[in-house]
Formats: sequence, structure tokens, C-alpha cells
Amino acid sequence: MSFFKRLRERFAPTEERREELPLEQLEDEEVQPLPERQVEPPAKKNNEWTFDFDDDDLMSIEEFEELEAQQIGAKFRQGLEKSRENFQNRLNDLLAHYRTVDEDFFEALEEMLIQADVGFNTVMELVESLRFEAKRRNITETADLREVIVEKIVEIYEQEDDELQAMNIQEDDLTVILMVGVNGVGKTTTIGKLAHRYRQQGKTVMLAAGDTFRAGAIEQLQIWGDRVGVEVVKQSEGSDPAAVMYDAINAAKNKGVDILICDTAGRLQNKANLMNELEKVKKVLSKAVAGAPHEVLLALDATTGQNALVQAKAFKEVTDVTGIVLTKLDGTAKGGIVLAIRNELHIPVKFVGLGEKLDDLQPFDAESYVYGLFADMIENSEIETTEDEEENHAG
Ligand SMILES: Nc1nc2c(ncn2[C@@H]2O[C@H](COP(=O)(O)OP(=O)(O)OP(=O)(O)O)[C@@H](O)[C@H]2O)c(=O)[nH]1
Repeated sequence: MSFFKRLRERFAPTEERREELPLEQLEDEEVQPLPERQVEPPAKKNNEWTFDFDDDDLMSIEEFEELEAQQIGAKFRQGLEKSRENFQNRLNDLLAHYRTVDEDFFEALEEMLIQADVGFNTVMELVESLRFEAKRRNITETADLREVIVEKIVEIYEQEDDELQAMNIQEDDLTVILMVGVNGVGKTTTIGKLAHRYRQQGKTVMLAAGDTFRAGAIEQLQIWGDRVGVEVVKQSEGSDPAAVMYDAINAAKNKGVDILICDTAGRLQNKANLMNELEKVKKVLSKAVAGAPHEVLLALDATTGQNALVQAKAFKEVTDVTGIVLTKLDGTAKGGIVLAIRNELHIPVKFVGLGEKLDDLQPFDAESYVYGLFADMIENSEIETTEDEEENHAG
């Protein structure tokens, strides 16, 4: 099966769902309800998967998975609208302008990708493998490279260790997630959305207000805690973050909480201080629970482009970052930053922020991402394939 066909079958809405799944960015006032036949996601109870069905609304696991993939497809399609306009239109222009595969085409492609924040080294690697592939498959017309380009983007992302992509969640024990990142990138919002996501999966969640430095940070986290219905452990502004963590992890242990998400202050200006603070916090956590923190997630704002890369490099020097949460990906036309981060920093992007709503934080997956970037191209390829087949048939 061709690559586009596989993506189409996985993410594109089936005819009957086309109306109900939101495909374009919606204005706030016209938020569409999710499909009526939404079911609770499966929850793991006593180590067995259980599904919460209404008797008259039964859905098979296959149907559930199909709907879920199409919902994910719709989310990425909606959230990457700006980037898609950029990537897809420019690629189409390029293919129309350069019809034969030659050095001029590859150079123009390089320039286009660099402008979309893909990052110099990643672009060079990507285009080099395209040159190789074009030669190997004897592709001479650029139009025939379209699908290969998209496929290579996935390949370049996935060439890194796959095991690191999934969240390190302890099945029957407390999981501690430490959130780091500078102020203003959407860290607090992300903590709220993450808490909501895990609550939806039937887990109990607690938040620790470890940013005791920024005025208002504790209150802001409390607002999110109230909104998603989870407890927030806090002390007064200016108190020792390690003391807050000590309280929080002990409370989480005593109450048998599944997931503890810890906020931290993001003062990158003073690296030595930040390093000391994070080290102290991590020590308190690991002393209380072996292996904690299980994840150190760095929040980065996608709209800051290459600056996000600089921040990531700086944080990497200060602490072991296990994953990136790339916020506000919906707010940029340069969605290529995902590839630069993965390929140049070797840190997986674990979640992406695709909007301001609670369920707009999505686990990152390279195929959902390229579907979002090239959705129209991928869907239209079906029409083209059918037309080609009909033509061949007639001929
Ligand atoms: N469009 C969009 N907006 C987002 C996303 N994530 C966060 N925001 C918005 O970004 C703004 C800043 O978010 P906050 O969570 O307050 O971020 P913050 O000020 O960085 O908080 P700290 O990092 O804790 O200092 C808010 O208006 C959020 O709604 C996203 O994925 N998409």
C-alpha cells in the first residue's frame, strides 16, 4: 500500500464523519461538538482494560480505534492549518515550477524547508536522502517525488530511538512528571491540559506548585487545578520549591495518587541557580520515590522558532530533559521546528499544543504530524490515483 494511502486510511474522516469532525480552525463561538457516538476511552482497572459503553451505543474496539485515529487526524489537521498552508502550498508551487528532478529543484526545496524552521542540518540530511532515493528509484519528474518527500520527513523523525517516544508511566505506582521551561511558553496551561488528559484516562492526578518565584504562578496553577478538578499542593510565594515538592510527593504517596505533575520556576538567566534548584528538587523526589522524576518535560513555544532550540540547548545543559512539549504549534506557520528539535537535540517531542482548549494537547506522532501538514495533498492523491487508474484502464 502506498504511504499516502495508508495515511489516508488511518486519519482521513470517512464520508459519514466528514461533517462531524472539525477540519478547519474554528472561531471560539462555533466550537463543534464531538461526534455523538463518543465513548469513554478504555480505562485500565485491576489490570484489565474496561470499556464504558452505553448498551444501545455499542462500539467495537476496531470502530473505537478507527474513530479515535480520525479524531486525532482532525485535531492535527486543524492545529496545523497555518503550517499546512505554508508547507503544502510552497511544495506545490515548487513542484509546478521545477518539473524535472535536478540540482536547482533540490536547492529550492532546501530553501523552502529552512524557511519553515526545519533546521539546517536536518534539511541537509533530508534532501541528501531524497537525492539518493530519486537516483535509486530513477525518479525524473518532481511530481513523482511528492510522496517520497513526505515519507522521508517521517523517516527522519522516526530514525531515533522509538522507545523514548512514549511517556514513562508507572502502571501500578506513582509517576512523577517534572515540568520545566521559561515563563510565558505555556507551561501552566500545559500542566492543566496534561492533568485533564490523565484524569480522562481514569487516573488520579495531583499538582505541585513548585514555581514559588514568579508572582501569581501559584494562583494560576490553583485555577487550573480547580478547572480540571485535581488537588494542588502549595506553599506561599518565595518558599523553598524543594519543600513544596517534599510535601507534594508525600501527599501523593499517602493518597495513592497515580500522577504527580510538578511545576518549576523557569529562570534561565541564572543557570547555576536553576541547576541547583532543579537538582535539589530532583533529589527530594527521588528520595521519596525511587526512579522519580520519571519524566522531565521541557515546555517550548513553537512560535519562537529557532529561539526555542536555543532554550532547549540551555536547559539540556542544566538538567536531563526526557521530552519536549511544544506549545502553540497552532500559532505558527513554521511547524518544521518539530523536526529540528528531534533531529538536532535528540530529545523526543512527547506532546504538542494544538490550541487553547483542554483537549488540544496531543501526544506527538510523526504520522499524525505529516497528515496535518499535508492533509489536502494526501486526500487529493486518492482522486489522482483513481483518475490515473481510470485512464490506464481506458487506455
Ligand atoms: N493557541 C495556543 N495557545 C496556547 C497553547 N498553550 C498555551 N497557550 C496560551 O499561551 C498563553 C500563556 O500560557 P500560560 O500557561 O499562562 O504560560 P506561562 O505564562 O508560560 O506560564 P508559566 O510558563 O508557568 O510562566 C495562554 O494564553 C495560553 O492559553 C497552545 O498550544 N496553543
